[in-house]
Amino acid sequence: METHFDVTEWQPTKPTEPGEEDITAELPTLVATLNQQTNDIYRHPYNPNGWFGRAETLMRLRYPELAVGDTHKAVLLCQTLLARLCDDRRYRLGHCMGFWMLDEADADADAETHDDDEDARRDDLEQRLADLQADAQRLQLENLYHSPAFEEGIFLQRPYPWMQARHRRRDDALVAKINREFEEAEARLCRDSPKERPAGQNDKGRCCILKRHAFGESTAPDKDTSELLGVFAARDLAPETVLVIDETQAWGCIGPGDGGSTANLSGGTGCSDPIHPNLPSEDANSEDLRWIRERAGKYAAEILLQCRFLIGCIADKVAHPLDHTLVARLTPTYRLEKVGLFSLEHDIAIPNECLQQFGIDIFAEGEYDTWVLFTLEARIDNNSWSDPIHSCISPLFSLFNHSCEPNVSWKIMNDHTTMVIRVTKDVHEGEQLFVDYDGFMKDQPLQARRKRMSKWLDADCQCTRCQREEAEQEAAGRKCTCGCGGCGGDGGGTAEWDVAEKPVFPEDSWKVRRR
Ligand SMILES: C[S@@+](CC[C@H](N)C(=O)[O-])C[C@H]1O[C@@H](n2cnc3c(N)ncnc32)[C@H](O)[C@@H]1O
Repeated sequence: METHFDVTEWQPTKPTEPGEEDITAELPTLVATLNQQTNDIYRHPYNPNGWFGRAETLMRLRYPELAVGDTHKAVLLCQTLLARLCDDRRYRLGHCMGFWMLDEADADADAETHDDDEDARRDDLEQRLADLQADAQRLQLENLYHSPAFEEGIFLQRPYPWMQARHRRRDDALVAKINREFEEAEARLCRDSPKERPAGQNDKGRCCILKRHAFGESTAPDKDTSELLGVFAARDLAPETVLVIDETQAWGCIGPGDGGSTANLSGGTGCSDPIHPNLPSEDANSEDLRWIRERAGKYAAEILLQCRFLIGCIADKVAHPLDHTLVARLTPTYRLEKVGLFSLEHDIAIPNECLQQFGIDIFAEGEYDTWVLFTLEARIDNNSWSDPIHSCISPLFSLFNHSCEPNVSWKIMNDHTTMVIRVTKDVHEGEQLFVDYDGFMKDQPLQARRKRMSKWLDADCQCTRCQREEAEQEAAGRKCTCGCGGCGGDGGGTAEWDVAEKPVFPEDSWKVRRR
């Protein structure tokens, strides 16, 4: 799509189903068709046929979420074109539906001299558009499962093979920029919060530094550890030292909605704090996002968070949303087995309407294509923190790795968006600074912690505590036999009668909900 890609890089997002057709032989043709259709869309973005054609190819290539995204655009275009045609019969559609023409002659003609042929052509066009709309909606439903309130489909978060090389890695310039942000945040702390960082503390030099190879450099040729970043102590640090106060512009909240309503459309109660989803400082006319809160109900926090990222990219006029420094710094986790749900309304319709509200032409501006929205979402998913009513990305906090015996704590301030990050133990220069991603798990055994951490990690937690406990269990000969990898032979408690291999039902493989 964005770049031509090698078929060996193809990773479908549709979970494999029993009896699925093998499309390996067809792949080169499908990829070539996809590239051709994308070029056609760039040339004629308002032609719904183009979007529908590409949706069919994306479905064959097993990208259900992207097929739904393209059918959504085909339907929107059909609806707009049909509405205009029905509204005023003097309008004619130009080449590939790319422009409108007003038939002045028809405007002057009286009813008797009206051109019957022209009427027939119009009826034919209307019928073709209505048929196309119905076909697009049918294809959409083939990729979705119905829920009571909105339509959902299943998919696996994956890196898309056409993503440009610069969007797959964080280059040294970005790492240097984030290091400057740490320095600026520390300087701000000294200047604005003398209680947290008493005068003279900064004379000792900065506290944190972002580095590559956070868990060590691997010698394995197929393993690039340089992409694993982590925050390290730049000098000796005493307990209670505040490292940074991390402020953000990217957050979401489930209340209040239109008219200040805090009642939640989907059953819960919205947040009573008046700051969300619009801060009083925000221009209520141009940035009114309360409609998102009304539409998304209890899911609004995550959707608003994603929309704020998109709005930030538009406001900062970046060439591509994945270039934005707030987006580019976030690393996703593509867990092999984690099947999630995507929603037509929440992941496609609302973000696209938000883009339109902020002036993006969602048909012509390819850098905001559906795959970009899903790529952004994968990054946000892996880096946001949330409570039942808020969801937020703290730009510096998102660089800290997890440990089950952390040396740093984090606390959210009353505005729900600012985070205080503080050292909790004596730390020596050069040591990595770790936070705890889930404080509720600290008293749990290795197995339970690993299970929980799999939300963020695509392999076992590499922290010192997990490694120590694993080694202790192995030394005691209590090796895990249940397959969980971490129970030490007793945590899973697999009963003797329960050792037979269990059947895997489709519903079991779908049980991991994304939201
Ligand atoms: C919030 S980010 C932290 C910064 C990240 N290391 C980076 O390079 O941007 C979370 C990701 O860091 C990695 N990570 C964090 N803690 C880890 C741990 N204890 N063991 C292994 N990987 C960890 C995982 O890849 C995880 O998805």
